[in-house]
Amino acid sequence: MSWSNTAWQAGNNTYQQITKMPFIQELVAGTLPQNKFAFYLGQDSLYLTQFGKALSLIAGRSLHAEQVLAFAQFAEGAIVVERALHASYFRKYNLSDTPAISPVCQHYTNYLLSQAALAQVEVAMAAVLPCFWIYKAVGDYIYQQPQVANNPYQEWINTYAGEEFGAIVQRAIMLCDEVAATCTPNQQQAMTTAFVTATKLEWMFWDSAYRLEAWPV
Ligand SMILES: Cc1ncc(CO)c(N)n1
Repeated sequence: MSWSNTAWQAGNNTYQQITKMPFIQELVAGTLPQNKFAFYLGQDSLYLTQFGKALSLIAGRSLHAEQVLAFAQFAEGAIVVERALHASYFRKYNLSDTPAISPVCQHYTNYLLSQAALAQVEVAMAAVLPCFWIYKAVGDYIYQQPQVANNPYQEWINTYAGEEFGAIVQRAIMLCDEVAATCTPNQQQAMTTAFVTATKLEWMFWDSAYRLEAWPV
């Protein structure tokens, strides 16, 4: 079995829980309160900048030209393409660009950055993979549900369920499988642990938006 199959199975329970979250269910139904979506977008904008930096670090630490190119392109995609989507929503909801970072957003981005900087590079690649794969899976899940007319969140849904994002995700999975094949069983296990950890942090990110998470002090 490929590493990616093993990793997905290890994170599958968390993924199943993600699809049942009120944030996702209300997004599908178009009933998610606008302030929760706006909170999510503000944090996601902060997240994407740090995600782009983590991907750039991995590009710089990669061993082969093909991997350097791929992660540099992922970094560009994170910054350019997704911020364009945000810009249109930021205008629509009249949001400011710089909310204070929430505890979960800070925790998640610091986890990705520390893995990208300090973990074995193959483990760092596994740590960023859920950011691609979970969003693609959630986008596909949403497309399988009955679509409501005039869903205010349709543009967001289309981004992650679309074929363009799908091709990027396939490439990220394939690269992880290629590097996993060069790793020892212990190293592969560390990759799986990083994948599962980031999958849980994806759950926490949506949960924190739904709760409009604030600092306790
Ligand atoms: C938190 C989070 N994870 C993944 C993605 C998709 O790259 C995103 N936009 N935000």
